[in-house]
Amino acid sequence: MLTDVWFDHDGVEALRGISLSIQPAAVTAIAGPNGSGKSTLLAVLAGLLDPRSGSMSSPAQARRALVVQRSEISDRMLLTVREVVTMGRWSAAGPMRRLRADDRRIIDDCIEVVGLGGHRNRPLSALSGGQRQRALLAQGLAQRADVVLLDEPTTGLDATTRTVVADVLLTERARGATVVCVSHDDVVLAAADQTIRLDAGRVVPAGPDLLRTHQPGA
Ligand SMILES: Nc1ncnc2c1ncn2[C@@H]1O[C@H](COP(=O)(O)OP(=O)(O)OP(=O)(O)O)[C@@H](O)[C@H]1O
Repeated sequence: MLTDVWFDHDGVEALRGISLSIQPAAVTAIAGPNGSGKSTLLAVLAGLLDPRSGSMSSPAQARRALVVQRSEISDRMLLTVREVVTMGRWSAAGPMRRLRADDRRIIDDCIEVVGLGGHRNRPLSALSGGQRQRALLAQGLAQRADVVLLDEPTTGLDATTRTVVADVLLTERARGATVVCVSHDDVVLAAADQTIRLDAGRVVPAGPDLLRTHQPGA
């Protein structure tokens, strides 16, 4: 739940009095034009940015995973797909990063789910943009977080893979995760239980076609 949250990037106003509640164990899409504040809002929800004013409440122990856009990482990343996804298990593995059989199974499952089974030992630098995006998604999934935050995870993906990503969001919801996904993609928006639209740093009031309530078991 956010209440009257304001944020500026060195004086550039990005969020202007955002108040909203995120449905738990549901998929919430955040949509809106370029520059409307979507990525900034996601970073606030991830705890990476502190609002200038306003408040945010969430269960203190909630584990959050953020899946960033592939443009946020270097094109020359030499880590392999498996190494990148393994990083998603580090917090669960503890300070010595000692992976158990269960961790390794989760890592392999997540690589398969995003369709990168044949690329697990290749460096990200050798992958296409869409494949890199899927590796980042797998890293987020591997965290088995309570709250999964994704920034435009289907950008640059083909139609089939966009559907795979939408299905992954629903699988995360079925696991009980709260999913928040910035997206312009109709496939993601159709999968969402709730869509929050931003414009110029403000929430656009929802009309009846924008707010759908998830019926458990539906
Ligand atoms: N690091 C930054 N420094 C200065 N201004 C920034 C920075 N990041 C974002 N902004 C500004 O904050 C506002 C919101 O940006 P934000 O990236 O959150 O929008 P967005 O809706 O995610 O955009 P897009 O759809 O293009 O990704 C914009 O006016 C943008 O120019």
